[in-house]
Amino acid sequence: MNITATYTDLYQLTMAQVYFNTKPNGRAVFDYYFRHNPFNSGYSIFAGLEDVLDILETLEFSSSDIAYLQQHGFENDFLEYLKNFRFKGTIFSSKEGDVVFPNRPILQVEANIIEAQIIETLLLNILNFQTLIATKASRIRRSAKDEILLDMGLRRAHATGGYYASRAAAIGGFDSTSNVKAAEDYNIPCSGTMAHSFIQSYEDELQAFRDFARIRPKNCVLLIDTYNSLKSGLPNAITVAKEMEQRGEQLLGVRLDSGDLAYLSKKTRTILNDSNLGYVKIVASNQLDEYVIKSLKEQGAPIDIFGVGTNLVTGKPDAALDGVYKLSEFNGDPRIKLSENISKVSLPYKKQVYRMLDNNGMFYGADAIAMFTEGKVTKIEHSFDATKSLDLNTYKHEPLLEKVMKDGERVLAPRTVAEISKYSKSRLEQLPYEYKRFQNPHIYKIGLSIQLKQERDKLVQKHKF
Ligand SMILES: Nc1ncnc2c1ncn2[C@@H]1O[C@H](COP(=O)(O)OP(=O)(O)OP(=O)(O)O)[C@@H](O)[C@H]1O
Ligand SMILES: O=P(O)(O)OC[C@H]1O[C@H](OP(=O)(O)OP(=O)(O)O)[C@H](O)[C@@H]1O
Ligand SMILES: O=C(O)c1cccnc1
Repeated sequence: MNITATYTDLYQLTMAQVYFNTKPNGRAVFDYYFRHNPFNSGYSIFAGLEDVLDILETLEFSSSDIAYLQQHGFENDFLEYLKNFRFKGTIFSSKEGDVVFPNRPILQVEANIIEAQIIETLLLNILNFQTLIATKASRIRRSAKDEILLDMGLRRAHATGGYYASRAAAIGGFDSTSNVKAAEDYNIPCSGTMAHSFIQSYEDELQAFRDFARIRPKNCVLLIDTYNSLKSGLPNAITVAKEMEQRGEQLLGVRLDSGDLAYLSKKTRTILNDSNLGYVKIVASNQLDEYVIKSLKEQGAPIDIFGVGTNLVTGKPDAALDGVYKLSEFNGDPRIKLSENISKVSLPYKKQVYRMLDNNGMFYGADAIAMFTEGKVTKIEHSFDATKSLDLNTYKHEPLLEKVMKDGERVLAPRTVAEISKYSKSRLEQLPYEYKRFQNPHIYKIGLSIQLKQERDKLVQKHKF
């Protein structure tokens, strides 16, 4: 997608003009984090990082962007600056695909304040959306167990968001997508079946299946519910499967898209097996989500491939991830944002986050947030409840934020969607089951080092009214 630097909110540019006039060399540290896991999930899957880095490496204002901004009354010397704008900051980040939790920095931007401010909106836009969808996909993957998952959502996505949704779905565990553009750009396996219109365009369903199978025999899946799944679609598909066998080909599958998917898939499996077509797979679609798939599995539905669209790519029922970008340091001095709601008070200073691992390499269930410059953290406390603390001496500490960009250039090789997805899967395996269950998942602990907490409290006192 061609994104230029006006992919931002006007207020970022308005503030940037003022920084330009008053503190053009200010250095800022901003933290990206979110406050709640979506879907009542016990965890989230961090996604979108590679896209953000790709965009930042080449981000600029086009000449038409500059002409447009002139209409907003920005001063000429600032517009001159924008003509040569490039992001030259440094970014520390969690690995894309990692299992992440609320209220701990996931990514940190250190840059000139003008640059850091201008990129805020695009960074939030991409990370919030992809993390939302990757988390949804990961939940659907958990329900589907080892069966194949196909993303079919582009048509129901929020416009071009469907492009990033397909990428995030692959990171969260989907095997393939029907979205040709996303598949092409991100090297995601691309697959699909056929629509009802194809069958409707024929007088006769059997002839429709025949033509399709003859012309596109590879990975051929026939949609059997246009008229009647068991009385028409399935018998016609069996006829075509037998004809394919005569030609030395194999029908890949049949797709059910309506009705009781448990009942129909069981009947379909029995009839296919009785026709010596045990190899023909059953694909199911129709408003699936993690709960329907879980229920279908519990009912013993012999479905091999689940096609999921709307509920995946729109992140239903949660419209957005509430990720934020907060200033934590300016010119080396700590900065804080206070709030009536104590859980919304931000954390000052540049920080590192450590994950606690037990002797088996499993996540213990706590991340520690510490000052970046701190050495080993031996104890963490709950952000506001000092009676809740944890001694960390017995755990292995894994630092989570790594430098991914320096002076506007990547310092690590880009990772493919397949690599990120594999990494995400391995990280989820390290997360104990209690955090992954759908109902009332265990709450993962996020604690502050004693030093960070003291520094935070000093600033709270300083700014308190
Ligand atoms: N056995 C089942 N157990 C639980 N949920 C199911 C089962 N079979 C289907 N579903 C789900 O129930 C919902 C049925 O929706 P709906 O009533 O719109 O479908 P339909 O009437 O069969 O299809 P259509 O309107 O497309 O002809 C879908 O979300 C579907 O995935
Ligand atoms: O239900 P979702 O999870 O969103 O999955 C995508 C849906 O989109 C298609 O239907 P549509 O009616 O758009 O077209 P069709 O004629 O190909 O069935 C497909 O058949 C699925 O039912
Ligand atoms: O390939 C399919 O079957 C498909 C793709 C997109 C939407 N619905 C179905």
